[in-house]
Amino acid sequence: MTSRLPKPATMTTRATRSKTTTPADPTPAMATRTTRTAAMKPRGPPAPVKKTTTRKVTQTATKDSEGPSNPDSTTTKKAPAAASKPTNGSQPVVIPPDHDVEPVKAFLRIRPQINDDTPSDKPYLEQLSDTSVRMLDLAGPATNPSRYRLSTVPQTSTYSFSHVFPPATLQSLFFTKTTLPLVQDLLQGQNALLFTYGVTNSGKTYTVQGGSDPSSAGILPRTLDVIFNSVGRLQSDSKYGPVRLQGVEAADPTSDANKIQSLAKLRQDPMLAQVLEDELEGEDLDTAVDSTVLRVDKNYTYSIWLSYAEVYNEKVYDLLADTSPVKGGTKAGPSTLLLARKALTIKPSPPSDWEGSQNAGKYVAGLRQIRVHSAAQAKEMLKLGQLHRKVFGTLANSQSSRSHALVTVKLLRCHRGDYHDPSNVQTSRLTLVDLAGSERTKNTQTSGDRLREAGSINKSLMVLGQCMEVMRANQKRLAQSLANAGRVDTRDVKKTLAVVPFRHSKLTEILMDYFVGDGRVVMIVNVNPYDTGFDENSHVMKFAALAREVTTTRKPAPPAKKGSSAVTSRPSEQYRRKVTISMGKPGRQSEALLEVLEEDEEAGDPEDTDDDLELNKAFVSALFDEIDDLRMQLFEAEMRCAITEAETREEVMEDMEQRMRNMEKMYLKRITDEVEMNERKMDAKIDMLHQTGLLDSEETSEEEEYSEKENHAPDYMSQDDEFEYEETASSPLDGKSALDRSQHFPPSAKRTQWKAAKDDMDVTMDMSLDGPPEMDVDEEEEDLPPPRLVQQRQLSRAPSPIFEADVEQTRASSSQARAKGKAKAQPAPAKAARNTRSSKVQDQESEDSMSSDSPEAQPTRMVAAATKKKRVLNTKRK
Ligand SMILES: Nc1ncnc2c1ncn2[C@@H]1O[C@H](COP(=O)(O)OP(=O)(O)OP(=O)(O)O)[C@@H](O)[C@H]1O
Repeated sequence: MTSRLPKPATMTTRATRSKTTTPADPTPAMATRTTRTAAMKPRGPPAPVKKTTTRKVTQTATKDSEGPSNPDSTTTKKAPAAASKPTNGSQPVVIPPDHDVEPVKAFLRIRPQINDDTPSDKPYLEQLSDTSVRMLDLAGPATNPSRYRLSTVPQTSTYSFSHVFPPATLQSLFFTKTTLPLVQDLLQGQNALLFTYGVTNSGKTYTVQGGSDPSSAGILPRTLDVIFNSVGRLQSDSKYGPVRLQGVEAADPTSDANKIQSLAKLRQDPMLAQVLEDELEGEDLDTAVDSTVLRVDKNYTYSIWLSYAEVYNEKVYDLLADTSPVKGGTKAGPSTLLLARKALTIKPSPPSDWEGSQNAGKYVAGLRQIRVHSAAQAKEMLKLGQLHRKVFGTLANSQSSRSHALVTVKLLRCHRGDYHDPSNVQTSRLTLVDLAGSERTKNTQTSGDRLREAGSINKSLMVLGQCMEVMRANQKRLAQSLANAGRVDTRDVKKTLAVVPFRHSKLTEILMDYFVGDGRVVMIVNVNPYDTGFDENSHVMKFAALAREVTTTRKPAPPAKKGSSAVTSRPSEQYRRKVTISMGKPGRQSEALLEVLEEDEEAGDPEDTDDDLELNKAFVSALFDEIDDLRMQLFEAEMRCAITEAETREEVMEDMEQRMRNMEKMYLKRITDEVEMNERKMDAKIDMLHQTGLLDSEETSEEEEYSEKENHAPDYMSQDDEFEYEETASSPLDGKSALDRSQHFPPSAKRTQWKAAKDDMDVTMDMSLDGPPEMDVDEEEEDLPPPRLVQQRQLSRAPSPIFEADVEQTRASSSQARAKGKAKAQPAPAKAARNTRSSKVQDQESEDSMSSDSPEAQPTRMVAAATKKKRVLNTKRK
């Protein structure tokens, strides 16, 4: 009965009723009833959910994400009041729609201490509030100090969750708080995922499937109850069924998928009955354990489909597939059981299925999706699947689930007005996952097959964690770019986001569409505080904190497109794997030889052939487009490089040319300076010779004689003389008048003195080039020309003091030469001998003459010094 109250659209009224309970579940199970105004009643197809531009702030590990406005928190606070108002009858419940973008919800469930537990004095988990717990390692540093030196796990940590359920929490309450909103989503055409996470023996399977008692039924049977309670008579006899992830095709009620193997059939098999007897004992599948009814849109008709898959050792199996026991006649002997099952492949959903939706997911090809008409039938299917799970994967370790079990409930709803149009059929899914225990290999002390199991489990859980981590980082970056809108282009940021490694494990591949924004995600963390695995539980807590920082998007499932119903079978590559496992309870164990048929990834399921081909074509053409695009980018990059190189070369060339021009200018100036200076030097020499009076007539005749001799290049002339000769012949005086030439060349008798004087002048000029001589220059004069120019100017104006000394000295020498000139010229050998006197002797003489203090010796001393210096310079030059 639904009562309509005149209340604001945003308000809901909540009423509860009690239900008969069993002793094992002392607190009454609840059926919640909520009425809403007519304005809130959904009519016709649901309007597409608006995308909000606001993003929720991501959560930190120790910060509670639920504010007072959070509907979940509100529900939590009102729970006791609701339980105190029992009502009769099952009434529709409307759960207020939540935000379309929200973080993954993480609920913590603390397992109670039970008899099987290894006794531990105190639990290491303490509940602080409805949303937070503290973990304290009781065996702290005092017991094992080295552990805390090496471990990254702190001794005490506080963790927060969307809600914390204490050990005494009833299954019914737990279901209402965690799963019921997801069932509501399913009925309204949205997708949802719930998974349990925790170490072995922490209560995951108990949470999902429940205990043996009906009142302790888990969230899975309760979900089925609520769905069928809510749909009621609105179930359709539609001829359409689900295919792949969210496609729809014409379903044949007599198809293989619907010819299901029943428990009754299994029971008829004596060998299986022997093994499974205990498992089938005391089951009452017909009784509904949860009578909650949710509001559904009555303009639609509904059909419910069930699939049950298992991920074991990184292979996906259909737990609802027919198993074919082969009895007798096998080499295995009469006590063995030969069962066959086939590993399934995961394929990308074809575009035709997710057209209109942003995200393409993946589906398990060949996984049976079986139409169920009642909760009892659905539960029987699940029981069958659980038996298969035990037989094939986990009876080897009967205490622990070594595989991930995924139950998917699909709801197809079709509007009554357009009953026969498959494009109007909407598909929504709810997947409940019971993950395998997250314990570490070192703690399980497993080997062989068990070690492989543990490796596969850890790999898939690790990849799940990595996916969460990457998604969180990507979402943070996107949120930042949105905050900086205007400065940063969000499209550019999207291109740089990291790839989420969903493909690295089968589990994440199957679930990826939920994480990329196709529905709400709820995580249930199970913890056993009496367990010894403190470290493992710490990791579980951290994982939950990480998951809560990831956001997902809820949106309505798009109308399905009609899938291809053409079936063309195609042979697939298969190979067999035989496994021997022991089954049964301790004391009653039996061996079973299992044979598993596995299919190669390339071999497609017949039903997907056409779509796969279409997908492949699209994919290949997309790849070609990308190659073209990349080629174009490469060409552009090469062109840019070539242009840059040409520009750089041109710049370098211009720079070099400029430098060369500068150097040319510099050297030209230097040469001009040199020529000018040489001219001045010559002028100074001529002046000097004029002053010394060496340019008289008799000397002229001697000079002529000398020049004649020189022209004949005398044999006895020393190298030095030759040098001087050449130097004179190429002097700037070439082309001067004979008189000038005669002035320039002294008589042979005075040649030595003249040469000394010339050397001295050269030295003087060299000195003038080397540095400024001591001259009377006003240093305070402004804008002084360079010292060298000053010196040159002065040289050109007046003979320097050194020149004057030279003149004096030359004069003295010439007078001596004149005196000697009267005598005969010295014989050639004597002259040669004189010329070849050792430089040491000459130096000695020079020093001797220099040591004399007489004024007459002064010019001689200077000439000697100049000669010595010239000789040194010549030596250096050589
Ligand atoms: N909330 C609970 N109340 C009572 N008993 C519980 C509860 N949770 C778990 N148990 C019991 O604890 C035991 C271990 O639970 P369960 O098998 O669900 O653990 P698990 O985490 O699924 O282990 P595994 O990963 O190895 O399958 C079971 O006997 C179960 O009945």
